[in-house]
Amino acid sequence: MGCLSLRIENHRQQDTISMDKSNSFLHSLIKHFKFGSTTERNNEADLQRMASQEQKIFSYETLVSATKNFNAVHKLGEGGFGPVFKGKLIDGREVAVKKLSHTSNQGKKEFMNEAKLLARVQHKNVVNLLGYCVHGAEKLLVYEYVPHESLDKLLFKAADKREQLDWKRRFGIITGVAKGLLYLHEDSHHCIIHRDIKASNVLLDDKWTPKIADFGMARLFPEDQSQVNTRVAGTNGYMAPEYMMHGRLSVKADVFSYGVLLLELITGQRNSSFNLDVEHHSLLDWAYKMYKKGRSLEIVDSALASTVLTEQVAMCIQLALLCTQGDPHLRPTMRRVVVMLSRKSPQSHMEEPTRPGIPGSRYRRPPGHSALSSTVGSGASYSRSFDSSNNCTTHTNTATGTSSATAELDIRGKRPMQD
Ligand SMILES: Nc1ncnc2c1ncn2[C@@H]1O[C@H](COP(=O)(O)OP(=O)(O)OP(=O)(O)O)[C@@H](O)[C@H]1O
Repeated sequence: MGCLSLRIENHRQQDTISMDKSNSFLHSLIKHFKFGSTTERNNEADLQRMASQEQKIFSYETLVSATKNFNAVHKLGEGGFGPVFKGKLIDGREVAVKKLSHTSNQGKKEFMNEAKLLARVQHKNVVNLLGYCVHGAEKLLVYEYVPHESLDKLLFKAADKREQLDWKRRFGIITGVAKGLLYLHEDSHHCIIHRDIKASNVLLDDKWTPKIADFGMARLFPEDQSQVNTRVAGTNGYMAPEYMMHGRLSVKADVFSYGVLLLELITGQRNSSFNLDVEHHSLLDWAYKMYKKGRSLEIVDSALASTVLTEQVAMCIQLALLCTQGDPHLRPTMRRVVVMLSRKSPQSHMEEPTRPGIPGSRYRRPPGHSALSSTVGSGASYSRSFDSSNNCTTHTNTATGTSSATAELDIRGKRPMQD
């Protein structure tokens, strides 16, 4: 391995370790991941680039002391990687420390993925990665602490908590996430597809500015392709149908998830556990039917009653329905979303949405309802059933008779990354 130009955080000696140690850190990190194949050697090259991009390395002792030995009192939550702890560095900075769980092989891959990707991005609406730590079997990522934590913690809680998110703040979140995604898709060095946009992956700072977080599933996208076939990874309830059923990944998969998030922000309802209306399978279905009846404003969260701007919210509902169209070609790009959100007269020149696609659901159907038929894209009809014996979802294209089984779900309805 060649010489690495690491900038160690020299004014904060206690928080970081010396240049020699960081070089040996990288050697041991690379050794740990046993890079051997071409892909792995590419990973090594990525790692060197990442190191030269001035990311910082924290000593384990620093993080132990910052989190009071990863005390349960400081636990912020637990995601696919393992637990996340709040910590305070001796210079006073507050951090969130993500600790990779020992048992997760999947997690190691995602850990490297998140570290490499975040090292390349910098945007007001993307969370700031401060550094990394590898200590024996322990692997940790260190982020800026984002004071209001994740959107789901406010949005899906009691009305008094939700009220903190008035319409102005929600609209700020809607536009901020759109700008963050536009940056990832079009304006950063590479096209990055996040693949796991959802309320728990949007953090809110002290000014309620949204920051897109959790890049464990994200994927760099080849510049010369608009779509690649890939194994499915993401969270059910947010995944675009063409991606979930056939692994067809494009930036439009993020647009779909963004549309689901938008409807969740407007209604205060979680799509994956939608049960407000027995007649409708999902939040999207309900929103579309109300829209078609000219009653779309009735889906707006009651906690927004006194703050909502009706023209703006009506435009956002139409936009959410466009983003969640079954056919990815009918969904707008994030650039177009940002343009539509910035218009003075909101609903001018907006396309008319057709029925939205059906995102994955993590819930098993009751007996007698084991298959759900839906129309996706240009007329192909699919049935989806949940196979409880192997925790696997099977998708059948009823036109061609082909079927595909996709990966196991974890308890949060999440599919791990497999390639
Ligand atoms: N930088 C941060 N600042 C403040 N809170 C954070 C930060 N990062 C994570 N958290 C909190 O920790 C929780 C767990 O985060 P993590 O990203 O690991 O998982 P998740 O998004 O909840 O789930 P999953 O991994 O399944 O997507 C989040 O819900 C959030 O509340």
